[in-house]
Amino acid sequence: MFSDKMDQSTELTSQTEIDSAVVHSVKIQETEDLVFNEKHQIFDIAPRPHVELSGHFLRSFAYFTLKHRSPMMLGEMISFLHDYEPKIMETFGSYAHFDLKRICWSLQLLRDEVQENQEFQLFHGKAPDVEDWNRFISTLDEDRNRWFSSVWLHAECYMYRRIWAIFRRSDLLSSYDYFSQKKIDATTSVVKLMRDVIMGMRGMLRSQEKFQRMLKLSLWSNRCDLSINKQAPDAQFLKLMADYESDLLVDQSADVWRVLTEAWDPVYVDIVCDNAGFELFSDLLLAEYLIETGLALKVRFHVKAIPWFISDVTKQDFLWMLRFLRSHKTAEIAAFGRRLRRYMRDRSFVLCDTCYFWTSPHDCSQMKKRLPCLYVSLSEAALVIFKGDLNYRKLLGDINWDYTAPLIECMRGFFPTSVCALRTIKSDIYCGLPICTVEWLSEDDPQWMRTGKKGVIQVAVMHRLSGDALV
Ligand SMILES: O=P(O)(O)OC[C@H]1O[C@](O)(CO)[C@@H](O)[C@@H]1O
Repeated sequence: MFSDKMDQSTELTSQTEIDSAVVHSVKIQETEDLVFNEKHQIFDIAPRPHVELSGHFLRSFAYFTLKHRSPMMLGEMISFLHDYEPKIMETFGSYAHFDLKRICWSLQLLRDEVQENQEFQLFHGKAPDVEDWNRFISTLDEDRNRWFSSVWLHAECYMYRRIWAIFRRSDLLSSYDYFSQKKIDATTSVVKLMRDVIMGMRGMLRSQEKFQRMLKLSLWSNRCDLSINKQAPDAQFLKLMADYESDLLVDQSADVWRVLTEAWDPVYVDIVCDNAGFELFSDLLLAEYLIETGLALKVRFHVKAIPWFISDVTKQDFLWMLRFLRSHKTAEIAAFGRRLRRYMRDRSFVLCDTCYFWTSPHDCSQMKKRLPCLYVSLSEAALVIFKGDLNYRKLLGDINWDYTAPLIECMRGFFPTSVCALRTIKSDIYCGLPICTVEWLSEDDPQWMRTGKKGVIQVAVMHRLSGDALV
């Protein structure tokens, strides 16, 4: 009895001790954060109107990303490489062990750089984009060349470019796509859903309603990426699409239909791809529909030149997906894959040449100056579809626009042709929304813009006077 009481009181004491230790360490962390914020001029405010997003603003997703998400992603990468080492050594030989050791160490240093808000460093080596990146970094003002003080888009792109640089320095793993296994797993886990979607969408005739349905499939597939929403799409995705309608904040899909049906021949549609896996699958399905119904003569796909934001499609992923589909044991998937091969062979589908603009720090308003040939090439299309959140930020230049400002205005001169954005919202940057939308959504859930639940289909229409490309 006596010892029971003693046990209880010891337990209580130790629990109280634990509690106070926790409170103490939280306080230390808070103090450290305050000192850090003061030193690096991080203000406890939301992003100011009309300025670029950045880690300067404590009440922003940019700050949250740089403070928590980016270091966590780098940490997860290190653990993944540790766990996956035996498999990597199987493929690249046992010496890969030493490369991996150095890589993990460099990733750890990169993580420290972010957490300490160090200055951006120049790149070395002979990669085709080194000069452009270095010119960009060297011309940044002193108050814009660190992780938390730079434009958020620059800092995030810089991080993925640095990761690539770390691997490129390796002897054995210089061409290894460190995200590929995640992308493959994400694809193979949705095979059943892919079959259901093929069956549900197959043979859809040319009509405005069916086209809008296809466009929405492509939109909602953007909910799944591997950096924010790691969950696989719902098995009932097709059925649930009717419910998703209430999450669609802007629906200009009827205008997109008009752009295509009123376009001059030959009609090209360009898709600036976002994520591999279910999203790429849905984009291929949309592209097939465009070709089969004669809405387009050609669909051209733009992909990333290097592993990017974990799940973005690279050339390797695109070709892997085509092989995966056509060699699948499920008859419907294999048949879809064979149709895609036919489109690739007769050039109805074109995988565009590797282009480093999409993985550069530049936003789209600078394309005409930086890469005029890409701008001219886009202008040959009747429509270019930008998929996803990151591409949307690239269109808007990461500027905190009034959320009702028209898309065309926010693109600041980038207007090679009609531009359509299919974006599920995963960050605090918007345009073209109906009045009161943001206030009304934030009242219910202040974090709504980080979830990818809400979506927009927006289009800036170019009225061409003739079939000639206007540049
Ligand atoms: O795949 P998407 O739609 O571009 O979105 C993912 C990305 O969105 C962002 O959260 C915000 O743009 C990135 O940080 C993130 O990795």
